[in-house]
Amino acid sequence: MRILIYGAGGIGGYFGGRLAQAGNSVSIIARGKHLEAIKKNGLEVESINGNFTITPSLATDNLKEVETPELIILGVKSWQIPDAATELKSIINENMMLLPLQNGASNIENLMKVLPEANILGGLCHIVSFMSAPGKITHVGFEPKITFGELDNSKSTRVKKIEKVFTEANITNVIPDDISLEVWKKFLFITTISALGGLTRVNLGKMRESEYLMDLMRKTAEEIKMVANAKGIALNDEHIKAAFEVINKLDSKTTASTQRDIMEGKPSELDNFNGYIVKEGNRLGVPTPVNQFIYECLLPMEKQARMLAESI
Ligand SMILES: NC(=O)C1=CN([C@@H]2O[C@H](COP(=O)(O)OP(=O)(O)OC[C@H]3O[C@@H](n4cnc5c(N)ncnc54)[C@H](OP(=O)(O)O)[C@@H]3O)[C@@H](O)[C@H]2O)C=CC1
Ligand SMILES: CC(C)(CO)C(=O)C(=O)O
Repeated sequence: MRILIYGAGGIGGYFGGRLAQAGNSVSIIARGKHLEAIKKNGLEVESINGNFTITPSLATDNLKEVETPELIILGVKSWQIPDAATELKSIINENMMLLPLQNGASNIENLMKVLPEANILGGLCHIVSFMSAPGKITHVGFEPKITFGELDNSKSTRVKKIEKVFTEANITNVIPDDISLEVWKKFLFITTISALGGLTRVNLGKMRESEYLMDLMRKTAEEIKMVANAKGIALNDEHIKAAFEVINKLDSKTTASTQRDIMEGKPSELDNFNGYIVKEGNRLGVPTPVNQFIYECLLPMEKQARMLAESI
């Protein structure tokens, strides 16, 4: 399959690497030193499942150079989606499939503001990976898995085609009965731990030691469930319980990627996580005081990080 990886960091780089390794024609949109390194030495993937290096069909920062892809996998951060979508508008055609793998519950609606709904699939992924050096992606945790599907949950020919491509690339993948619910389940889990982790600046093990912080997390999750329900998403107490089973089991050294961005003073996904819950709560008349407290405490730092990033 002709695949474009738009944003080849932790997730885009890993899954793009696996898809290229399996013989797909993979083009990569990257930039800066990362792009230079990929052009020079290929994309190196260091993984607990085995290391490998691939040479992409093309690595570029210029979308116009890319041969029309059949599948575009979005590997950018959720707050980078509007810009990516605006750029992709110039190449989209009716046969292209666009698969967002970001954390966040607003990615699909943000894509739909710019691109035709017919091109867009729903998706998410499980993996712990990051760019460890220009041209190099390191995968340190979780069996990498992509969950994806049509927005109407139909088992269409095109999703079956992607399923075959992922399976042949040894990527564990699932087409669920309800993709929106799966996106919200992951969102519930990640939003419950990420920003509070950024605020407390300690790993999950340290947060778990505090009954007060565990209670805050439960309240965060409860508010997310209420907002989801007001939007017609059937998140329920069993999903919260399942999220906390994961939270309780994860290695004590765990920090979420958004938490690390906050702690490193980088622009983060705060707006798309707790910020989105606050915004949607206000719109739908659902109180979200705990998410708002966490969001408002981190917002000044987020604004500072964005100003700094823009000035570089
Ligand atoms: N990393 C992980 O373990 C997991 C992450 N996720 C989610 O996946 C999403 C992506 O995260 P992650 O992979 O960690 O993020 P990264 O920052 O590692 O990767 C994003 C990449 O996209 C690049 N990019 C963004 N815009 C452009 C552009 N216009 N042109 C070229 N390159 C661009 C970035 O470059 P630059 O650095 O120059 O901006 C960066 O290399 C997030 O929503 C995250 O929450 C989900 C599961 C696990
Ligand atoms: C917690 C984790 C690694 C799970 O996939 C994640 O999604 C993130 O750090 O953003």
